[in-house]
Amino acid sequence: MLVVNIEQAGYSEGSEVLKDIHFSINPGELVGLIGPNGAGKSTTVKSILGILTNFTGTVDVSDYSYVPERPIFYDRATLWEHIDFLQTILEADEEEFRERAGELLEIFQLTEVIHHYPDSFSKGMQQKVMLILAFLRKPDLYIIDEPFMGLDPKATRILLNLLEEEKKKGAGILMSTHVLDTAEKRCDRFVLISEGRLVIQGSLSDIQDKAGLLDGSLFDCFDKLTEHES
Ligand SMILES: Nc1ncnc2c1ncn2[C@@H]1O[C@H](COP(=O)(O)OP(=O)(O)OP(=O)(O)O)[C@@H](O)[C@H]1O
Repeated sequence: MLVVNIEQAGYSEGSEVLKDIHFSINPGELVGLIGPNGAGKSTTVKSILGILTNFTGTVDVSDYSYVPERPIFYDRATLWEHIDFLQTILEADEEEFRERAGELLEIFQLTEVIHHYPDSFSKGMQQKVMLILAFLRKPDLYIIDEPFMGLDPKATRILLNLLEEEKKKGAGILMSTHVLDTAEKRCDRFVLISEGRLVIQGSLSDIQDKAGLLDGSLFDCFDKLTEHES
């Protein structure tokens, strides 16, 4: 589903932001990409998306939907036009696609604004639109950058439930986040990055073992494993 082998990556010739980052995601797995500010999470995601010019390594990736932290829309298209356009480019069955779109709009409470421009929406509403468009693609893999920042508690719960459904259908999910208590409850595995290096990857119990904190929270383990840096 996703096999990442980054030997080194950066933003310009000679600048090395990441070194030796290797991990993979299997079908049905939700993997949390975690690390402090500036650790290299977004740079890892950009490496996977293939948009870095200075990159050495390999990335094998299935068909994916990417949900960026900062939403991007066509400025002269309404919410419904975005959905319609996606259906056209995917050549998806119109009736099935519209039905699923209707359900997602309903659960994210955006039905009343389908003829409005997403550029005029609040941050959380914009994020919901990006998520709806990602779910409508039905990809094998979701790459989601910091999904919880703009979402209210109800929308967060809806998102987590939808991700759970996608996992059951066999999708893989890579989610970068700072919200460690939610990540701890929901992710199957974690990839912990610090200063552009892979500190550890594995399940919560693997990480607790490595940190020497058998009942430690993800936050405490994270703190312990990166403490020499602060
Ligand atoms: N466009 C860019 N050009 C040059 N350097 C960059 C660029 N974007 C990020 N960096 C550098 O790469 C390093 C890793 O940044 P990155 O954005 O990957 O961190 P992050 O883990 O996503 O952080 P945060 O949690 O704050 O979003 C930082 O030192 C940052 O200054």
